[in-house]
Amino acid sequence: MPGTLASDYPAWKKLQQTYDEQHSKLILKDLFAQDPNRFSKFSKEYTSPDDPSTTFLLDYSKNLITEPILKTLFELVREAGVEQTRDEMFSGKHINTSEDRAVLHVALRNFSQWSIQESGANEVPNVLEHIRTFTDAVRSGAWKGYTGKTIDTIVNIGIGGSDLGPVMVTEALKPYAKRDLTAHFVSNIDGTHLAETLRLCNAETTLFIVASKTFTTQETITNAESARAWFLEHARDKVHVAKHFVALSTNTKAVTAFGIAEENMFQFWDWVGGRYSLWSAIGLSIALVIGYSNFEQLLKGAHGMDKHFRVTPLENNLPVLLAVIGIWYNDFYGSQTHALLPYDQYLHKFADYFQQGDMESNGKFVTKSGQRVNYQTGPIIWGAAGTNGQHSFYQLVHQGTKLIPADFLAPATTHNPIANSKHHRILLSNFFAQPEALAFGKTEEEVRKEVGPNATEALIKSKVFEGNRPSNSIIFPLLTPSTLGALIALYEHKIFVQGSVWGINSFDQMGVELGKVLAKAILAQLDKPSDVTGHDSSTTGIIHYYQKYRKE
Ligand SMILES: O=P(O)(O)OC[C@H]1O[C@@H](O)[C@H](O)[C@@H](O)[C@@H]1O
Repeated sequence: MPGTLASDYPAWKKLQQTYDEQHSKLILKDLFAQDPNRFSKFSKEYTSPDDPSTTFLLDYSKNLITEPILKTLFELVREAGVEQTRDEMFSGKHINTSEDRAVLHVALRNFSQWSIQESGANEVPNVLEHIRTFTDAVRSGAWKGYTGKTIDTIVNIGIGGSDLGPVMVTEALKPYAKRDLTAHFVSNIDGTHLAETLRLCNAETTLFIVASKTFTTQETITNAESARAWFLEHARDKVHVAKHFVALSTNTKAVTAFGIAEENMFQFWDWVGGRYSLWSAIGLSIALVIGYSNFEQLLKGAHGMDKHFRVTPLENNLPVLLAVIGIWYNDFYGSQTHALLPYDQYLHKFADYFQQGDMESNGKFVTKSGQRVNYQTGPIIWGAAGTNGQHSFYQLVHQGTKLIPADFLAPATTHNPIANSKHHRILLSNFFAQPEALAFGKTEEEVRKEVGPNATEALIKSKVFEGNRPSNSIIFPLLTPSTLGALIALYEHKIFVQGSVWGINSFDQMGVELGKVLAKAILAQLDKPSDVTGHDSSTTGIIHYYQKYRKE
């Protein structure tokens, strides 16, 4: 309940006691040996309520859990009032209390016409229609550049939520892409990012999409201004900007002041959080790349998961399951991180995307009512596409001293069945093998048999895998727009449930502000050493070093 620390709930105390008494006995090898039905008990198939082809299996049996532990975790969710907060989110209540805003990314994909009482929620279809007509015009070639040529390159200029979602999804759904339309994404203020991108662009055939919810973000506005200056060096006349620059924003005033016509602005609303915005106008680059109907499929896939999350009892509710299992490791086992490991090259940006999604949402030490928590909140999210990770950091995951819960994700079928799907079978054999190796390891006895009598004790010890390292496996038939939508929404709602249990506001991001303010002050002091005032000796020292060596 709001105003309560999670550690005060009776279920939390019960979980702590359970952990203290049982964790040394929670051995996956034994748990599987004791219960031949463990897989069927602890796995669930999701099928979209709207579309039977959007389906996946979540296997959570390789976790350090038992039925009574799960039951207590669900009690915790109930005691924390998560179901009530969930319903409040869907109804449009201002659950982002620090900013007094609703949290309505679900309204961006509301194909069920749920009634949502919030200004702007009924305007979503108009914006989708705007996206549809514009993407159709660009993709068909009807939209012309200033010399009458069709657009063959788009450059999305945005950062954070105005970049990561479009990047991740356009990479993930490349098989659906219009291959003669090249998409670039410029985010970093480092001029290198823009300069290297512009080298690949022809001003006559490039469309710039300036994506910024606030339209005040320093990186995006600076990059957009430099892109416009580059464009005008070629086009010469400002009137041509209208054909080559569009904006995705909530800030009409700033967009028009930048010189982008209002009809080339795609609107969204303050109740769309940046890291939940790929479903909004921020998804324009996605729609341009994969086409509007595929973009709609993505939204529909997410909406199916919204329906599931909204009505399914906690015990069968997949976002809730992922959330409570995560809480068990994060708060009782003391795990600091959570790895996302997609065995699908197309998902190579998935972990990057949810780094912002999860860490900006749940990286908070103060509850909604202002108390300092006395437990861990959001985990560090990281990961890479398999099998690359196996040849770098998996060593630590298998034999290091840390417990690293991980989610493995893979498609049963590949979009690229080259060499008669030989590649895919090898990929999937690794996807199956890694969770098995993590869970069951290799005993000293097994190693001894393998190495023979002459091996040293040290060598034998170095080859032991303790096992008992937990993971979830998610497998789906094929990475389609709709399946991707469902998977993203699955993780969005997982983050929501965890944040609600911890009592924090998952929808503001106060923690990114201080650095921005300090950088602004420092920017004004960079010219002369005598201007550098008001800092500690370390900050002053490194700025002075920069001033000694800078050339420009
Ligand atoms: O879309 P905007 O307003 O330019 O913001 C971009 C990003 O700006 C960052 O400062 C925020 O932490 C992110 O949440 C946000 O996505």
